[in-house]
Amino acid sequence: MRPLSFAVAALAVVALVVGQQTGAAGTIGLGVVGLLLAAATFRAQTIATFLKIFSVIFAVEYVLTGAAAVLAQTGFWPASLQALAPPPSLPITIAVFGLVVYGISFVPAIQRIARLASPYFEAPERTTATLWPAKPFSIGTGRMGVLLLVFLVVLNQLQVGISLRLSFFNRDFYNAIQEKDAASFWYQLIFVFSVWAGISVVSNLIELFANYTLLIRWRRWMAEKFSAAWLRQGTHYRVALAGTADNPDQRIAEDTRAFVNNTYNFALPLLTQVSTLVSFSIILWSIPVASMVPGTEISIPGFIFWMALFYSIAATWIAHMIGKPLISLEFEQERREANFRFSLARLREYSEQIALMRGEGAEQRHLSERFGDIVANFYRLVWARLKLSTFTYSFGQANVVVPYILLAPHYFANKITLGIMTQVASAFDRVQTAMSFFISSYQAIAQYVAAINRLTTFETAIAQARAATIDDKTIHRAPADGRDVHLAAVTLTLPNGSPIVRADALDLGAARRTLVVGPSGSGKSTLFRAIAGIWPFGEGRVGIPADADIMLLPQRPYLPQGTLRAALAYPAEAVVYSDDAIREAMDKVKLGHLRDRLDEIDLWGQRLSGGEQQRLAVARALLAKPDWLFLDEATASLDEKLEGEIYATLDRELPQARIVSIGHRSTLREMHDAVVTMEANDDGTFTPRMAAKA
Ligand SMILES: Nc1ncnc2c1ncn2[C@@H]1O[C@H](COP(=O)(O)OP(=O)(O)OP(=O)(O)O)[C@@H](O)[C@H]1O
Repeated sequence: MRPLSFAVAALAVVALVVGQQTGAAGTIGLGVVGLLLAAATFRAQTIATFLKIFSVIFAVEYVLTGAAAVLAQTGFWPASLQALAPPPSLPITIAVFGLVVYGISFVPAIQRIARLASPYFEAPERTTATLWPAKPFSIGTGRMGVLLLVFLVVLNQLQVGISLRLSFFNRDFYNAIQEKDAASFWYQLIFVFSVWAGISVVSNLIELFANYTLLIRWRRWMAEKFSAAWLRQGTHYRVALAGTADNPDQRIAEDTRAFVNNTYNFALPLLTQVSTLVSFSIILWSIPVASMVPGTEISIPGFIFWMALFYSIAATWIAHMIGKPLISLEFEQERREANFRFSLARLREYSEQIALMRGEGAEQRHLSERFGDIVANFYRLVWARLKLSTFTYSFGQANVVVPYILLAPHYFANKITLGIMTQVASAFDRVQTAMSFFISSYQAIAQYVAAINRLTTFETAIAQARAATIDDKTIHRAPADGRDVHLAAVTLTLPNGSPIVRADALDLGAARRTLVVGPSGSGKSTLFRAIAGIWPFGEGRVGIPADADIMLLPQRPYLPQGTLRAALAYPAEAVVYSDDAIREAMDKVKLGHLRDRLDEIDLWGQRLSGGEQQRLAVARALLAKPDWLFLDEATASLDEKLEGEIYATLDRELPQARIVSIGHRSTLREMHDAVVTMEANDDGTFTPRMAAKA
């Protein structure tokens, strides 16, 4: 950025000197805004990357077009390229854009967008890209994004130039019609219109392709980033426990898409619209229709321009006032839609239980309520949209005739030609379209703001969940001094802060097999969760032997979608274990009848019986051979005889492993060497105490 800001400053100084000597006000103006731009570019080193990209583009464009303008001013510009010499107004406009980018970097709403958007453009990971006809090449993900964005911005600006050129075609074409000049009519059509219209079509196609490429790459990166952060070290579980971000699935799938699409669909069209606004304003400004202040002799310069500007500003302001409530309504609508989807997904997941309990009626009522929520908000949304649309439709209709009404007196007084009248009408239309960009995209803006809010709160929820694990006032899981799992001064609380378990000092692992018993609800599972490092509420220290491989089997094991082989290997990849090893483990847990169905894809979580699922989880432990195995009522669905056999198998197959079980059956005591009992305290909490084996 620094060398660039020096280049901008150098050009600005040259422009000032040249302007001073030639007395050209435009060139002096070029120098003055250039100095401001140099300062802004210098300071822009600290702004978010996403905005910095625009800053650099405008600074570079200022230097290029500004240098050309100064050369033209000093007579060094080649005569053959005279038609292409930029007027000082072009670099001045570009410099204003640069200043605007720096200015908006202080607006909180823009800062939030830039903070969400920037990480992609900074991503260092390598990716492959193809630029036909060249071979695929490797490039940094962020760099690729920057290149695509820069390309698209420049292309968009060129397109504004093309539409400007076409507006002059418009003028000459209608003048040819008015003057019945057939030769000029055909010349304009064949040599001007066809060429520029062709270029416009091709550039639009290229833009479309580059645009889609950027959007899908960006979205993929964002979705991966969010899901990785959400999945890391049980964060998803803690976020759900804390209840700080509802429907994370929607945030990852839908909101990243809405954010990426909308950021692009606002940033670039906004740029296009502002460029259009400026360039067509110049046309409007130069229309030779003087208008007098009523009752005086004072004429208003740029009358048509001012009319277009005030008309559009007033309309934008009115639309904003009418459309404001849409933002919160859209946010609410998305939330309710996600809740409805979530209820449907749960219904599908618990289909069997619901069918067994004949819960369909209750489910139907629940779904109707959820949909009722959607409908209630929807009517409010429709009403708000109707109000806004009443205004935007009327405004759109009025726009067709307003410029003609303004110009008609001048046309009928023969002060302007038909060509000028149509050119002004189209320029007026462009200016007011640019100004009313916000009106036409108000609904999209509302959805955009809602997506930004949801992504920001999701990010915060993830950060809080992660911070909770390193906070002092939390349960620390650290390498233990010895080989045992050790709890020191641990208090486990519920999410609302009320304590449920107090463990001043507890050593697990003194015996090879330990059984944890206690009343239902005394916090046994919560104790296991704390040892596994996923329970964030409470404080104290849980020491875990360094490098210990810990596995925890819950009462209801999770079976992923896919093959039986994948379910057995989970969370390792299916290829990690040989067929023989997997089949051997299956035999040992008495799942031999499934040994030929390893590669069958099914909803195994619904297909297998509860006991089979629990044995499958034990087979996982046999394959993974952990150092510590925690079983949380992990064999409760088996009959006592089978449970005994499974424990005997674990004992035999994992002789090195420490086993800690939670269980209610008295028969389990025989299979363990020590017992920890959850003893009730006076304050309603429970304390796990090592008891002599009964
Ligand atoms: N996410 C949660 N939010 C609020 N309370 C919770 C949450 N998880 C557990 N609890 C409460 O914590 C207490 C201990 O639960 P826990 O599952 O640890 O008991 P347990 O001893 O394993 O019970 P059981 O023998 O019935 O399985 C219970 O009162 C339970 O309702």
